[in-house]
Amino acid sequence: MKTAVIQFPGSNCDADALHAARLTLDPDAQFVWHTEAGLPDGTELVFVPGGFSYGDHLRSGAIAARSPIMAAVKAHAERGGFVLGVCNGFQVLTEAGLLPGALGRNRDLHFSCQPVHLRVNNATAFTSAYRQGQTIEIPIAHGEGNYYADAETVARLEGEGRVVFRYLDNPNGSLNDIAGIVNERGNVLGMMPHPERAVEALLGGEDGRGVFQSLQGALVK
Ligand SMILES: NC(=O)CC[C@H](N)C(=O)O
Repeated sequence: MKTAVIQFPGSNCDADALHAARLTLDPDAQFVWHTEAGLPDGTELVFVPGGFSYGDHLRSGAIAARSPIMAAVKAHAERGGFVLGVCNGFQVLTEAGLLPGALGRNRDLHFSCQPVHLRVNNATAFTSAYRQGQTIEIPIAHGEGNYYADAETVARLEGEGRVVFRYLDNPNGSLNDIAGIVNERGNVLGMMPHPERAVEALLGGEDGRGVFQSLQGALVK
């Protein structure tokens, strides 16, 4: 699956994202700098990685969401192309309006860097390689992972089965223990935990690999 990893000033999980993509999905995965107007021809997956784009100035993800490349990412999503936003990437996708809700400061106002346990909803293109209800362990590293949306939006996400990952041990105060969601069409996933940091035993675990394995067989709708 041809993959583009977007880089903003302050991205710091971009190398991890590229490594995971090359290992699991596309040996030729490449970086795309945020000032580019377009994605490489034939891009199937856009990976928006974690970090502190623009130093989290204003709100995390707020400035990156207005980068030139994001118009191309939106057009890609509108065509049914896959978009995966991890951590700051999730924050960028909410700020860009590609996913509903917002990520606020963690409940205890501390940056959390630790493994967490997640329950997987496998009914999406990003999670079909997992068993329904499977518990996985992957790391988080964020200060602003506290998912919030109005009651109507949360009810919709729940009713439409769009909560993809849920914390078993909620580390940040997220509503309904939400760790990751998809858009209505199911081709855009945002999640706070880092699957790209758990794709091989050397990294301490392989539970994140299922996200990439699921995409291997996924077709653009
Ligand atoms: N690792 C990350 O992507 C960090 C995300 C974000 N800047 C935060 O601390 O919430």
